Amino acid sequence: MQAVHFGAGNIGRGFIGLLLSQSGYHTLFLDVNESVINALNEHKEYEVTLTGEKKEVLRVRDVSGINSLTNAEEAAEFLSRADLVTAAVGPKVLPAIAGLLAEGLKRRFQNRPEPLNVIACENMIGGSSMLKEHVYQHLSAEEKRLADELIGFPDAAVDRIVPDQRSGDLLGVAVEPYFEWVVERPAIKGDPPPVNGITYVDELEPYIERKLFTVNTGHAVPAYLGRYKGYQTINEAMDDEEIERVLQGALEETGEVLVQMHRFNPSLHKEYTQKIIERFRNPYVSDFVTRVGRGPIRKLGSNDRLVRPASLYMQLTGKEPVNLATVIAAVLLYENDEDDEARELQKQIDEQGYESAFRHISGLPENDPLVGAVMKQLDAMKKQRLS
Ligand SMILES: NC(=O)C1=CN([C@@H]2O[C@H](COP(=O)(O)OP(=O)(O)OC[C@H]3O[C@@H](n4cnc5c(N)ncnc54)[C@H](O)[C@@H]3O)[C@@H](O)[C@H]2O)C=CC1
Ligand SMILES: O=P(O)(O)OC[C@H]1O[C@](O)(CO)[C@@H](O)[C@@H]1O
Repeated sequence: MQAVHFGAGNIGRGFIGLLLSQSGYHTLFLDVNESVINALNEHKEYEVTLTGEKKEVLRVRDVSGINSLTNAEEAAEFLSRADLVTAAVGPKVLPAIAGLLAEGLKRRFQNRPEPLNVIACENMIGGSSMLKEHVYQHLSAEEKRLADELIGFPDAAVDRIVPDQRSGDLLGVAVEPYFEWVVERPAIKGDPPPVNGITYVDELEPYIERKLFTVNTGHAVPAYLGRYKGYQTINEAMDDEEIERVLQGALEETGEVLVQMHRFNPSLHKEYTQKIIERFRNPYVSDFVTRVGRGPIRKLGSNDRLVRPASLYMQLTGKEPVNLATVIAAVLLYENDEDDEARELQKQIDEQGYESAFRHISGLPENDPLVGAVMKQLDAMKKQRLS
């Protein structure tokens, strides 16, 4: 079986590539990082280390790579013959891979008109659906008809913390042992891809919302408040009692939303939350606060990990989400010259002020009560900074 995976980064190599290899796929990675592609082709294998008190080293064999920027022709050929296509490139990069994927599908319709599934494994709601929209922009009416018939774009939720890699090994990845990969079954074309470790479900929404609004909302707390308080790493931030309090509070707020919306058992949800907080404390996967906080504009989006649960909390409970509002305020104070979105965020704040920039980025209307709740926390934090 041949899988083609876009993005030979942390999740690509440390999670998706590992599971594909363990399920008997040859995995071809498509990436724009020439050094990583060369290393994949030279070694044809790499190591994934499951970190913890006891380390376990797993070998991922039978891999290769193509630079999709400089060798698009060959990449399209492989895509046209693949048994499964996956991606983990980041939400903002999905539009950039759509043209090449569309070219692969066009060739497939000519040469091998069989079902194929394309799974985007990103921290977002509706990643594969968004990729599909971009791919369809490159297809004719007849090609869209064929794609509707043959190509599935099932949405997915992926959970495994794979931090910045500091070993110096270009291919080896250290990851936490825990993982969850949930894929929506109804959108699959043909048989579900036989990947050990995928859980197929009929309805994805509860899983992706639970993951995004617990793991990602939660991780955002030590990232943004950690940066605000001058910490470098998630572990340092997790040792701060005030940050710990906001984290617990923020996950109680998202927990109320999730339990009401998806009827999760409240005590089981509490257990799930506490396990996640323990994962953030894992010293072996502690990351830089700037990596977990990367892309603050995307993270202030209306459907993302902070604004959506905070808005739902206000709608469903009528209460102010004090803790989520505090984290959103910390995002508005987030500065990092090495992050394009952080620079753009501060530019918009300089030009328009905090309130207007926040409304503009989040898409919230002028009189939305969440805007007021965030501004209240922001004022308090600015005063605290001055004192
Ligand atoms: N790191 C983590 O713990 C987790 C990350 N995710 C999600 O997985 C996705 C990837 O994240 P990471 O692996 O951490 O990022 P990463 O930055 O390590 O990997 C992204 C890879 O995509 C490649 N890339 C960029 N543009 C490309 C293009 N046009 N064509 C092909 N490849 C391209 C980059 O060169 C890089 O190798 C993101 O959506 C992230 O939210 C999800 C769960 C956990
Ligand atoms: O990839 P995003 O959306 O920027 O989120 C960042 C973080 O999300 C996590 O997957 C979980 O919090 C981290 O491991 C990762 O660095």
